[in-house]
Amino acid sequence: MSAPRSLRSSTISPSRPLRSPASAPTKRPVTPSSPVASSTSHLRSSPSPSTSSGTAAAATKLKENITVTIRFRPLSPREVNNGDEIAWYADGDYTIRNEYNPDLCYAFDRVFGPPTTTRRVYDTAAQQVVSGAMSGINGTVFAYGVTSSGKTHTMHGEQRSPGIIPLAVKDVFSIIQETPEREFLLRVSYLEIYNEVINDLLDPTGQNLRIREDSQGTYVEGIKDEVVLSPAHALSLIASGEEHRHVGSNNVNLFSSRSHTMFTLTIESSPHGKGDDGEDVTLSQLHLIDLAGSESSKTEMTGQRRKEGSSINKSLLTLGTVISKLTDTKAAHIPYRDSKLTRLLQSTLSGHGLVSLICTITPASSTSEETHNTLKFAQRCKHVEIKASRNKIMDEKSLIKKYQKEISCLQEELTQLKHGVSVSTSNQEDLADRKLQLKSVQVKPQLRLEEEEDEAKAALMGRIQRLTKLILVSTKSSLQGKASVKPDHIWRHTFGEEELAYLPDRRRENMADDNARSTVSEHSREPRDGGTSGLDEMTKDRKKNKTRGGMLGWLKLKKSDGVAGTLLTDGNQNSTNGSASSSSKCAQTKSTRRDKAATNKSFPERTVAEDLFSAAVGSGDPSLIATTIADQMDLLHEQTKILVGEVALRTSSLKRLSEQAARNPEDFHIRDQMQKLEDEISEKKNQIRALEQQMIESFGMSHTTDSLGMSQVLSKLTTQLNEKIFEHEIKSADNRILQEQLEITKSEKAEMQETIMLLRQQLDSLAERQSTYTQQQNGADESAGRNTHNRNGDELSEIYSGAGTPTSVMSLNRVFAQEETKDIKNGTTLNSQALEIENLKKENMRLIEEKDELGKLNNKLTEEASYAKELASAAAVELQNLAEEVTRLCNENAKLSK
Ligand SMILES: Nc1ncnc2c1ncn2[C@@H]1O[C@H](COP(=O)(O)OP(=O)(O)OP(=O)(O)O)[C@@H](O)[C@H]1O
Repeated sequence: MSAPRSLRSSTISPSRPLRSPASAPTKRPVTPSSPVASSTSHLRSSPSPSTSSGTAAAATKLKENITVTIRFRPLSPREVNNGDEIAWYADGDYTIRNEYNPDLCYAFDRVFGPPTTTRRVYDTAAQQVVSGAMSGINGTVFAYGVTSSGKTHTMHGEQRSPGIIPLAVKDVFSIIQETPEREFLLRVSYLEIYNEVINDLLDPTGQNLRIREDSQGTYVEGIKDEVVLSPAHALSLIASGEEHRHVGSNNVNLFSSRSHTMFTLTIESSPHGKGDDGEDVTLSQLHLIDLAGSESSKTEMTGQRRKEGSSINKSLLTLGTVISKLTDTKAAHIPYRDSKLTRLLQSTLSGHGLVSLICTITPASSTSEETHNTLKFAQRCKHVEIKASRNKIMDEKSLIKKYQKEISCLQEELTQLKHGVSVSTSNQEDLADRKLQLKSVQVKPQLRLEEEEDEAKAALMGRIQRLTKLILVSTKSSLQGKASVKPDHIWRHTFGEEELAYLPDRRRENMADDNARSTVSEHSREPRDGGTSGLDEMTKDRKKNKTRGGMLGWLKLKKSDGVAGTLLTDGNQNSTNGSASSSSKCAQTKSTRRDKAATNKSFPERTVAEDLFSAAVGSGDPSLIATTIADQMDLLHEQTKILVGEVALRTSSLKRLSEQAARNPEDFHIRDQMQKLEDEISEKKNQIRALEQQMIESFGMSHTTDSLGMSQVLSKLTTQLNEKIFEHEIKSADNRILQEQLEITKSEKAEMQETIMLLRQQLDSLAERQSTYTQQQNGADESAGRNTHNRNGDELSEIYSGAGTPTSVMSLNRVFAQEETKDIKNGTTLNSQALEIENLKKENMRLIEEKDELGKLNNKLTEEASYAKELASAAAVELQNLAEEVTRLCNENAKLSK
């Protein structure tokens, strides 16, 4: 291969007589020394993803120019009717010449005459950019030209003649298939620039998005970047995006694009089967751009169309200016920011990656001037230099690495979980925390822990399965030696010829043979080491599964389990079977759940998902079944999305055909095509309805199992709640009793205090009385002494006056006796009062002691009451928590039900 060299386009002298382009197909044979061969050789020198030497070669930046090709379209019926003549024609494969001015002639990397197929245009102008992107070099292919010159025809194509975009998508998946030593992650985004506003075509809510800039270049903030799993999936996304693109009619094109569109495929790849140690992770972007056509004064426009046209022209003018400045070594400032288009293309135009410009033109004399302008633009572009280099990305920025790491962590956890050993990864920590929490609340029965472990295993497997599905790997990778195949890389999503066959034009016929060979080899291969671990079993299952042809085969297997229905491997086949008997299949699933043995029989070829399903059935754990059904719902949803995309694809083809039919009412072939498309659309709509029905039925199942799982959790929680309520009631009753005791003691205490008061009063009054009495007694003693003395004196004087008489002696004796009795009486009273005082004092002491004891009892009761109160409030908090948990679960249940 010759060394890369830039081809400078230039006006050249005509070397041959004028010819009508339609009748003058290109004659010069393509030789290695031809400009296009040497010009594109640099693309071929870009690294093949499969060779390490390629990597080294790619590390050196290659200085080249944009590849510029010109594509003629035939004169349109309108132009023919208008009497248009041929103004420009392809003079050989590399030259374009003006019919009226033979000196006016331009050379490009390639010029395609009107009869050239898009497939050929793709092979020459786009294929190298696509394979470059697959090896980590950014690439851009864009179509430029006046309105109705054939840009959309070239980029999107039609049912019978797919454009660059579908061909590139197909090629990308073919390259993955042919690169077994690497694994890939693909994402697509699709946007339009309409009236200088960026809209997300994959997400109708993404309107007026902003362009941002980081160290990697410019990007659109918030755009939907969807991971794609198959060509059909990617194409369905494009087709549904096309439905949102702004299209309108003008006098020259019934379906004129009113916006620029940019379809971006983000490709990440890493060595296959190397686990975490692979440094060789690449990320590149392939932009496929269909520009809106520049509109001249001849294009009739009014109102909205005029506004759109001026916006289109302005951005194309800015593109032209940017290109001019890029080729002008003296230019200090490049006005990328003057339009959204140039801003988005900044990194592309400033030379970071491969660029292929396809200029579409019409030979018609009525647009000769516009065509000339296009050629001048193309010539300027040819002078723009690019430096293609292979992007390598840091591990942490790579989504594929992130997924790979997560998958291997999850697999490790799963293995550890199976062996009952705890590992210190975040998820395992969560699990351990959960277990500890549960254990701390109460010691659970072994059964419950086992159930939780099963749940954790199923959750891990579900996550692994979902992540694995996203990483694409060739079916050929399984042909590698046993030793090189790690179990954790065997589950990667693979796809086969079925998906690649989606597109009508099948170039890579040898792929089918390769796939068939790989399938046969897999069948004949011995089990790896006869191990019986779960991973090994899954590996075997996976190997068997591959005979069904990758992801779509996997989806078909799901169909056989009656939950997932149709599959869209080939846009036209296979789909009816699934939709026809959805309900019976669903019934089959239900019976499957009842009978595990029957399940195993009805799944001779098992899948990871089906293992999950069976595991769930086997364990009888509704939450596991619910997880699996959620996966199945995902799949049904995915299939529906693909079908919707296919309907959109066919609807847009139908639109274009109807336009052609309007121009060529006699063309029965077009009518046949339209009829066929209409049939296909209605068939696919039926399939969508069937899938929706299946989803409803699966949802019913999911709902039942979800509800079952939730109701089990709810009943567990309700039991716990009841236990707590009971505990709380007991504590409340204790509390009440303690309160009553406290009240009784309080009233006793009050009574006692009253008694004490009373006794004190009595004591006081007694003491008073005693002192009064003592005073009285003293006074009485004195007066009594005096009276007695007086009376005694009187009596004595009386007695003595009658002295000597016996009566007087007797009276005297009586007085003495009386006095003696009085003294005795007084003494007795005093003694009894002292005794009473003594007793009262004793009683007082006793009461004081009793009061102290009651005080102590009172304190004790108060303490107990406050403890009971604390217990009651703790129980109330627990109750509240439980009530919240129950509410949360009820809400979740309601959400799941919805
Ligand atoms: N190479 C071709 N062979 C046959 N028909 C073609 C070719 N190129 C374009 N056409 C037809 O010409 C018409 C206009 O093409 P198309 O819509 O692709 O133009 P466009 O450049 O995208 O226009 P606009 O900028 O207005 O969107 C279509 O009917 C298309 O089928």
